[in-house]
Amino acid sequence: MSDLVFDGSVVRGDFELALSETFARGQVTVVLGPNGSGKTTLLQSISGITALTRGRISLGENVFDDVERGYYLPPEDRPVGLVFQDHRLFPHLDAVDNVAFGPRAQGVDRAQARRAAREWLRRFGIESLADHRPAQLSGGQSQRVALARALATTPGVLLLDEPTAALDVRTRSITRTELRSHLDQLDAATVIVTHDPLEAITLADRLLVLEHGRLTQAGPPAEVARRPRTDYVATLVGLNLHAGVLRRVGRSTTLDLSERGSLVVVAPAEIAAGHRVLAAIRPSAIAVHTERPQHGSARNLVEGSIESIETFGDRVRLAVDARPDLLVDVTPAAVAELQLRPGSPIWLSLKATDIEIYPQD
Ligand SMILES: Nc1ncnc2c1ncn2[C@@H]1O[C@H](COP(=O)(O)OP(=O)(O)OP(=O)(O)O)[C@@H](O)[C@H]1O
Repeated sequence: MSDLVFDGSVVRGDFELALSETFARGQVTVVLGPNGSGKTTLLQSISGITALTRGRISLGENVFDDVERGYYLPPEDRPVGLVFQDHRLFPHLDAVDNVAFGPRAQGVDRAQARRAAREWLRRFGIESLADHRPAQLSGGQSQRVALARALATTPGVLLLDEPTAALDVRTRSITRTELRSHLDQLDAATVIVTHDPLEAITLADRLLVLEHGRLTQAGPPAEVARRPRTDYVATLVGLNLHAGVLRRVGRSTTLDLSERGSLVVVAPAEIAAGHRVLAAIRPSAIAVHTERPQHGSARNLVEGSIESIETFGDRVRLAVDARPDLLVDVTPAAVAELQLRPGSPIWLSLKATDIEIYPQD
């Protein structure tokens, strides 16, 4: 088995997906992005449902698509396992025959294909459902059959489109954990697309963020979550993100946000003054005061007013109109005690050490 290399573009009307990426064998790459960012287009071009407009896709020596050379391998000849969001099992076949379908199409005889299919069902803990038809399966069961069917052809590439989106919330988290352990044992290059950040973080070895058909961020999930590069990622992971220029005056370092104010920060020594940097701030690191605090060690004090108040689980998130604008997490008790309302004037304090500074490019 080899790495999957995608280097090309797909044009659909006004939209263009352009990407140059290697999807490593044995690794799970999750592609995360908002609606219409090109995630499905990517899966379709790898599987062969959609042809590239320019460039090349290959799995080691096996070329899937090469526009310049006029070469295009049809979907059925690509060693690709595909699991659709809605599973798309063959309704008239039972679970065993659904799983045996791929090996049969590859020329394996019926008895042997069915034996192998039963073994896959056993691995997924659903051997007892072998003679059930799709209509008799729950969402989680049908997801396992779909995965077994995709893996039964021992593909070099496994593609999963929103693998847990069709499941109810409880089944979803169990299925994710299970899915992760199956994927761990796989030697294929796995590509999963989702717009669910939790799914991305649970399943990914590597995360790619697509926005408007372009890659905007890539890296291990923890790194992407800690150091978002775009507003989309920052919002997903619930962080404040500000871009500005680093200034060093004497012993003090500030982040100049031009008309959006400035913040006192602590920046790594290797980032020189004048560099464009990003600042990520956890909403829970910001303290709220109804009057200007007289004491305290926080180097940043910002005056503003509450724009909106929303409840998130056991926290309350305030959107504060200030220089700069900030999202702040407080407890419901603090909202009551400080009598916080939309429109209330407010002071925010923030330690320089609670601002994560990293280069913009
Ligand atoms: N068959 C098509 N013909 C023309 N344009 C298309 C076609 N399919 C998709 N598009 C356009 O391509 C762009 C990318 O769509 P795509 O489905 O790849 O995005 P996505 O990231 O998967 O979105 P979602 O999260 O909503 O599924 C969209 O602007 C869409 O309108």
